[in-house]
Amino acid sequence: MNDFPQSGRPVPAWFTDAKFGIFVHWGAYSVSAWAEPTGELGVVDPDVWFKHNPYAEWYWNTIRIEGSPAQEHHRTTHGGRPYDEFLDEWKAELFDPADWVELFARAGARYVVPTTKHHDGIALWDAPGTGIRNTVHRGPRRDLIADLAAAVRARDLRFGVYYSGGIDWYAGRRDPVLHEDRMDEGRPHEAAYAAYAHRQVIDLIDRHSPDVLWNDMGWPRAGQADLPELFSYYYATVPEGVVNDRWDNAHADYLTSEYEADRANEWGACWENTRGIGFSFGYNQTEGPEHLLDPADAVRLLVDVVSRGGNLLLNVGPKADGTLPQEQRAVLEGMASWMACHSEAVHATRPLESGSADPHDGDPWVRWTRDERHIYAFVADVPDEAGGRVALKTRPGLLDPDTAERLDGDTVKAEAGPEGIHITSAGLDTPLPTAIRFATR
Ligand SMILES: CC(=O)NC[C@H]1N[C@@H](C)[C@@H](O)[C@@H](O)[C@@H]1O
Repeated sequence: MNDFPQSGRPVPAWFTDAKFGIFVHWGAYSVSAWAEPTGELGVVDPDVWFKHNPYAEWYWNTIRIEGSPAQEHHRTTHGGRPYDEFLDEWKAELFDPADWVELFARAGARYVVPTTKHHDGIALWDAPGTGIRNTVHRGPRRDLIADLAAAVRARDLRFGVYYSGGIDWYAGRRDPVLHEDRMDEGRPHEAAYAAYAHRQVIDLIDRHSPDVLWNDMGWPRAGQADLPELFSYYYATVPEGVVNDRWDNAHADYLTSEYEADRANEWGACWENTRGIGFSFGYNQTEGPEHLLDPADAVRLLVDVVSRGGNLLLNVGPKADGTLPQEQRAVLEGMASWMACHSEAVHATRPLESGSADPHDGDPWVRWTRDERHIYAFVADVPDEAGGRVALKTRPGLLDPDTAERLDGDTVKAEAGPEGIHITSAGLDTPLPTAIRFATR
């Protein structure tokens, strides 16, 4: 159990043990499925970001920015027609939640968090106050959240909900967001919207008892005073539930970072980094292999985050028909084949005490995790000329070289060296990390 100054509430062990979750951004924006693959949040110049937004789920905002390439694309490809029409075009005819969840589980995910209502205000369930503007009455004509929740829980994974409380371009405010410094101008703060959003989150709690409440972009000012009661209701309904940190500092069980943004939140005993497999959360048809993580990148991201005490919430952006893009499936399949023999070095582990063993970037790449009985060294990119030999810098006596074992079953030789442990093993020159297990002394 871990305490955080923010909420002072112990974070349930299931969350800190889970290590890996799957985010699902799926909406009417999956029909347009278009954004410029500009780059990562936190890396792209903020002055460029909104006009050239790489987030395909921001399509309705980006097409309203004068002179944006997305606006030109919308004009030439969709005749400039109303965004709302994409809801009716969205059919989800091939949506097979059990297929998704089986892949997520094999990849090592322990929780799944779908968007229930993103910034466009379109609900993926029969949300109170939305009339027919939801996927039950239009487009898919299906309660996509209930169907996914059932599949997730049938596979014994935890189910969370993403809700865009801070931005709603339909029920809230229509003005396009032009710059992060003016984000608040695009956010609804009125009492009517606050009541609308509050009622919808309560409805999600009542229907699904979600294990994670993942709110985004803050909470309307007129509703801030009611949040303590909402959280009390949530925890009474879901005693092992966790609440993220995006409620305008009202409350947080854990902190989040996104791509390279808010990396200062990556501290303490549990936090969560989220990103897409490419530069977007919603499916973006313009992304090519050069924009996407490959399986080794995704595994290294997961291992690095876990080695520092975090969870990774990796996003998939399904197509409008309900299939997962093949290039995104391939990444999860690659993670699944790696996870088949590496799960024990990831799930339910904790970081090593600081100073006991050094992570290393470059050649070789080294990260560490531990559980009660073992310490795991992850090694990658061992230069060929080293002949598979690598020196692991550890506190003297930390590891027993005689207990070294590679989790993939290949042979490894280990001996005590002046700075810790020397290991010799073949096949460590790949970008995909290999874990070597040592018994703790
Ligand atoms: C740092 C931040 O507030 N990001 C908001 C961002 N969150 C992502 C998970 C996606 O839902 C984006 O579309 C959303 O704008």
